[in-house]
Amino acid sequence: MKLNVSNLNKTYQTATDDLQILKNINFTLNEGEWLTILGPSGSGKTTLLQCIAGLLPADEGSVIQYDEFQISDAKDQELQAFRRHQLGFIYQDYKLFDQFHAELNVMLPLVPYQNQDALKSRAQELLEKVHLGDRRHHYPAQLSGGEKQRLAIARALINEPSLLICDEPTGNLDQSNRDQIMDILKELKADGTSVILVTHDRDLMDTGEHTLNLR
Ligand SMILES: Nc1ncnc2c1ncn2[C@@H]1O[C@H](COP(=O)(O)OP(=O)(O)OP(=O)(O)O)[C@@H](O)[C@H]1O
Repeated sequence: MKLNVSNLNKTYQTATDDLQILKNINFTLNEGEWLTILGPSGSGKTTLLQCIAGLLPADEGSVIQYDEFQISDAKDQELQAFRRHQLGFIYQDYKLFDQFHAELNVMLPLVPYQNQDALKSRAQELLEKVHLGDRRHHYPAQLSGGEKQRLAIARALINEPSLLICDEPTGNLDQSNRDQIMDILKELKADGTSVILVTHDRDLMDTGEHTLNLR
């Protein structure tokens, strides 16, 4: 799946004024490629990811297109189905469900849509992949920061996404956990998944084909 972003603008309307955060963003990401997005705090990195994922509407005239699918033309239901089939999203603060154990957290996005036994075995495979096979019945509160982030990655992979969107997945982690997460992401790319990674970390900026600097 190829992603084409052109003339992407995003303005927030606040009580006092209009705040233009993203101005004329353009890039293309071919299938299986990796884009690193850098920029200081407040430069609009999370806003950009949310627009790309269709979680936030971009300004009129912005083009965000996956192959033939233009997300600004899509109805809510089409967009939800598209996200469910094609996208994985990893949040900086994990967004795990504290009341469910690891395996169920991974299964949850597809629980209403797929056979439970098949989902459960896929969740187990994914937990093995992120080295949490022995933690599948642990609750988020019983996991370390690095383990929670790996769990969030496993959950984002339950639908075998074509594109994995990662919002500072290593931001809160030490070097060894950071390396572990990066290894998992690189392995996914090697298997053909496209990756968009937001990071503050300049050490990570050489990973992948493309870099976008927000100012
Ligand atoms: N809903 C909103 N309404 C108004 N302004 C907003 C809204 N959401 C974000 N902003 C502003 O938009 C700017 C960009 O925010 P964003 O979260 O995209 O930045 P970021 O680069 O991801 O920052 P960080 O690295 O700190 O996470 C900030 O100045 C923020 O205050």
